[in-house]
Amino acid sequence: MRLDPFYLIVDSAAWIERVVPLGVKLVQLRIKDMPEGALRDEIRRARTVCAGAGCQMIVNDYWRIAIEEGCDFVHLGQEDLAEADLGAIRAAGLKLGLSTHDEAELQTALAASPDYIALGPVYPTILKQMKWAPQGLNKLSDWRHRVGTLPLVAIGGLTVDRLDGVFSHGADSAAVVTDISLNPSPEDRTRQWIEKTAKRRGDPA
Ligand SMILES: Cc1ncc(COP(=O)(O)OP(=O)(O)O)c(N)n1
Ligand SMILES: Cc1nc(C(=O)O)sc1CCOP(=O)(O)O
Ligand SMILES: [Mg+2]
Repeated sequence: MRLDPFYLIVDSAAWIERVVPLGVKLVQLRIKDMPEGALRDEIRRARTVCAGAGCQMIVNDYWRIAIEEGCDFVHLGQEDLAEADLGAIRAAGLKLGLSTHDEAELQTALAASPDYIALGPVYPTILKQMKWAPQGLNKLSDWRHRVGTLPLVAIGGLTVDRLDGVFSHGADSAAVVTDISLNPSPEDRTRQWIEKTAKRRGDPA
């Protein structure tokens, strides 16, 4: 499986409607604290836009709802994974991405045979409090060797200017939230990410 090099993470269908039409090909819907009915509505709206735009949508956390709503890719952290029914996820044909932050988490993740592994936070992040210090680029190179041919996602504090570094240290895809969501022009910043990752995507010059 190949992941797009630009992996956008947003917290609503409205964001997906706003930026996916610009050419985003890989997006995670990461919604926290929403009643289930509203969450399902968000997933359906987002899925419609992504399907029309040829964009792979990944649902964060809510694997049961993702199965019930006919989605095809979920992302789980280690706490999510501990409570998830991997057999049900696989039986429903969903692909699975997993977070890792240290050696023990990497072993746990690899044992689950995921479709990609994410390492973070590569740089400091302002999105959420994390107990891990920034991992740095050398850790990314280390993960590159440890995960073999599995796609590797870098996350945490990524910006357009940091892309060359994460790709040269082995990431296949770079995940981002605030460099885009808090930018004065999220559309312009999204275009910059698309442009900066164009060669890796295989876009014509
Ligand atoms: C691509 C990617 N990597 C890591 C995460 C973090 O997942 P998790 O540790 O479960 O934390 P929350 O995002 O659920 O707060 C992610 N969502 N996506
Ligand atoms: C959601 C998330 N997970 C991380 C991890 O390390 O697992 S870092 C992170 C936040 C990413 O946001 P930003 O691009 O704004 O730093
Ligand atoms: Mg999670």
